[in-house]
Amino acid sequence: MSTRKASLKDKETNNGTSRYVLERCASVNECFDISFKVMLLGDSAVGKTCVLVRFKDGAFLGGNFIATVGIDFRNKVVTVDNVKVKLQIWDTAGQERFRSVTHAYYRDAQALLLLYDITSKSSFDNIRAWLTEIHEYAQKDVVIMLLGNKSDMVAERVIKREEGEKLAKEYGVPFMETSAKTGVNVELAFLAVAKDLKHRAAKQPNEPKFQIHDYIESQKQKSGCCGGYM
Ligand SMILES: Nc1nc2c(ncn2[C@@H]2O[C@H](COP(=O)(O)OP(=O)(O)OP(=O)(O)O)[C@@H](O)[C@H]2O)c(=O)[nH]1
Repeated sequence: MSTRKASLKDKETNNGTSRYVLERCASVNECFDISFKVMLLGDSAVGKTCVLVRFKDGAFLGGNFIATVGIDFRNKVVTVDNVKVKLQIWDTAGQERFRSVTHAYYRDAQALLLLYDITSKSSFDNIRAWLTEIHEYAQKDVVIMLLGNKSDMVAERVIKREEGEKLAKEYGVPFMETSAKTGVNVELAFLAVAKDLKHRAAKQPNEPKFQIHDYIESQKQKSGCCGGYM
């Protein structure tokens, strides 16, 4: 069991002045200033667990597919603009029979990463049904991101990148193709969500809204043509 402690920490704010924030520690290695719940959703076998393991541990879970039973979570602390953001990431079971279990968790989530598999047409076709569920069960202002996973499986691809982009545009959500195997865009997806949530939480009334689409595009461009953010 983790012990929690709280300490006052001097932090530099954006305008250079100093303020005290309450830094909390879930464990010795896991201190944070602010915490958010993120859920991974999508059909069974699209790669939700693998994307989470890639982000958390930097590894790929190859080999035999073991479906998630019910729901599980892992924490990761990332630093956004000098603020330590803890993401509590819930990995849900994609199988239909666990749907009623996962519905109960929707309302607590501040962000949802919705995945399909670029080699599975049915997983892409089901995205609309997932979005209907999200609108039914999740908070109204939840951050949603669409991810087309397994982008490394070039020969088996059945869903074009443009199809993913079009669907995301229709629903007004950001989109990326990811690969849990190579790691492409996995960190960017979680960091973009963390930045958006942190900006919402710390936003001053006269401050402009964080533009998650622009941030993703700028990060993609940073790596140029061949660096992986595509
Ligand atoms: N090539 C490739 N294989 C992947 C990738 N992501 C996941 N896989 C494979 O796809 C299978 C399913 O991955 P999981 O992460 O267990 O899928 P899931 O969405 O969590 O499935 P449920 O727990 O049933 O909801 C596994 O055999 C993985 O090794 C990827 O990016 N590229």
